[in-house]
Amino acid sequence: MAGDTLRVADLPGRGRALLAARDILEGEVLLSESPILLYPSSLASLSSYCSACFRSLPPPPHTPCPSCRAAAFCSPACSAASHPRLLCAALSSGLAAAPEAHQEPLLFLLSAYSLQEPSLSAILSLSSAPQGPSPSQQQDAASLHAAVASVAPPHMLPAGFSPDLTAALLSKDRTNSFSILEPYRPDVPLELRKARCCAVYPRASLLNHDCLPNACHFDYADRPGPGNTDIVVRALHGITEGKEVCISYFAANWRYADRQCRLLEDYGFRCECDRCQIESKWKFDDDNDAGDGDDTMEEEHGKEDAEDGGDEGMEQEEGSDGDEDDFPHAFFFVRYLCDREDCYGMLAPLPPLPNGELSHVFECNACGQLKKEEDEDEADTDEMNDLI
Ligand SMILES: C[S@@+](CC[C@H](N)C(=O)[O-])C[C@H]1O[C@@H](n2cnc3c(N)ncnc32)[C@H](O)[C@@H]1O
Repeated sequence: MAGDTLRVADLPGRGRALLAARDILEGEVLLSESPILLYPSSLASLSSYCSACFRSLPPPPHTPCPSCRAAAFCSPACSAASHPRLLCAALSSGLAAAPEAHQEPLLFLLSAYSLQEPSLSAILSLSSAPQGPSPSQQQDAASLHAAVASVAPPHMLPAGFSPDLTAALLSKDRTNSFSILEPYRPDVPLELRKARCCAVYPRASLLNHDCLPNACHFDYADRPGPGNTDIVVRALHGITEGKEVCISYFAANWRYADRQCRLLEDYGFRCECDRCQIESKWKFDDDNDAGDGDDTMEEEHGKEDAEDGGDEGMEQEEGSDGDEDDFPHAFFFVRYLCDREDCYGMLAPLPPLPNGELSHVFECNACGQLKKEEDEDEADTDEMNDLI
């Protein structure tokens, strides 16, 4: 799978995982694939993004969907490609009147139930959170199933349509969907950036999480040409054959408690990565903890620990014993976290040249800035301390 770069393995306590099938160079493209499912993230996004390709719509007048007239397309080709048929039918028959809390999951369900085989089975083959749905999620699933039945014409519903199938689909959405964000704007901090659409990818959905990931994903939604909603996963640094390839499921600057909470609630696991093992011993300043996951970290160690990070710290992250007094991830943040205010994207090197020469230019997966490696080498201790 994934060309010659990745292979699937079952890892104890982690389910399926993608491992490096050979030594991988920093910046290498590990995975590039199209979604099996793409759906609008909100009803509001329908007026800003093409319902087929999800590029930003040009200024009006737009080409409305001739059936529902609620969705719009950016070109005759997208109009011909159209959008999910059950979603289209539901938009004509009262989806907008559904309770607000139901609208987003309904957009997912109506799009998923519009899929043909084998795409529907591919979604169902993805993992769900191991602990199963909570009682409130079960209740939500039952009322969402009734809502689908009320807004979708019965003759268009697939043969297997049932409360159990609806619950199963919802559980796949929670743990496997990627958000494709609205275009970057310097005045909108990352936590306020909304998704234009959500996507489920067959192989990228096998990537497990690590709070110090060795890969990150890009999308280029407004890029012209085909494949604008493809996901591209690139290595942050060299990865030796057999190592697991992991991404971070959210911005890497989240603090320990918020990461643990999100991973447990939404993904059903307690993260025991190297970084979490170290940070579980840190003390945090609770007065500044807004609890919304977007604070930068505060750590009880001082500047000295940050200075000790550097390359050595990175080596520790990759396998040596480590020491609870060390701050092995200082170097990671300086090198791989975008330094634009409020961005918090990941900086990955551009792919190596065909002759294997490594790039010294890093690209941010959130704001898109390109940054020369030399700039980062100038990062001084003050900059490190801003991060901790
Ligand atoms: C997007 S899927 C990743 C692929 C999944 N392991 C599988 O078997 O299909 C997310 C799920 O993988 C598992 N997972 C991801 N990262 C993990 C980690 N660091 N430790 C334990 N489980 C993890 C959790 O069950 C999570 O809900």
